[in-house]
Amino acid sequence: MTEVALQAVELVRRIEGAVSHTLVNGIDLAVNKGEFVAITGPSGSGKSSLLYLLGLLDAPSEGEVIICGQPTSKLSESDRADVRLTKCGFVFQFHFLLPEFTSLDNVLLPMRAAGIMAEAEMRERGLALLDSLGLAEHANKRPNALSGGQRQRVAIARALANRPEIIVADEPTGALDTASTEQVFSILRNIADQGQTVVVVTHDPALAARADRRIHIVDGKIAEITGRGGGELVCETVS
Ligand SMILES: Nc1ncnc2c1ncn2[C@@H]1O[C@H](COP(=O)(O)OP(=O)(O)OP(=O)(O)O)[C@@H](O)[C@H]1O
Repeated sequence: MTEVALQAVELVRRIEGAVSHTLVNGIDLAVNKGEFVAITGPSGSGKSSLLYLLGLLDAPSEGEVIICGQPTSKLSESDRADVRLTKCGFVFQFHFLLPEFTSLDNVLLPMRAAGIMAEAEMRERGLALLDSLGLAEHANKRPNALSGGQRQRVAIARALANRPEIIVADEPTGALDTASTEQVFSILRNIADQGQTVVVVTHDPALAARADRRIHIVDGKIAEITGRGGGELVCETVS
């Protein structure tokens, strides 16, 4: 049976000010466990704003984000932070690794913050993650000794550290060369194929093409959904 990992219900994000601005304007979306979804759309259409709501990095003005069956809109800030830490992993366009930390120590950060595993277990997991991403020999290097693609792979290892249900990535290949872009595509695809849920904002049609579904956003609303459902190519235009 299909299991929903992430759900948005009538999601709205408004910025109030002298002129109020609606960044996300009534989005309903359900993402299945193990699904790879790409969010596409023109610049300024609200893709990142939507992604931040889905990853609990921002709170909606209206509506609900449900993560693994748990509604989050009424959680306290500290409970939201706990859900974010344990259920969501983040990859951004720029890696945001701590420059004074080695690759391994960067990967250990979310595990240390969650405080669930013993030190030896965390180190073993951190090294295994780095190894799985082809970075075994770079575990003790700092970010400035790594290439852009290697840094982004460390950032992906960090995102996977707490075995999150959902990986949220905002333009993860936006700052990478072609070869590193291809590696990151394959890694994200594999993550979804192994059962974690991946939601990626991208301008890159080649990355979007690897996704199971593409959600096209215009003016903060879903304009079109394309992808494969039950083996059939489906295309739904939303008015
Ligand atoms: N905190 C904020 N206050 C005011 N306006 C904002 C804020 N955050 C985003 N915006 C504006 O809301 C709109 C949507 O931004 P968002 O970053 O979500 O778009 P995007 O589709 O991800 O764009 P891009 O592809 O260029 O990254 C943009 O016009 C942006 O300038």
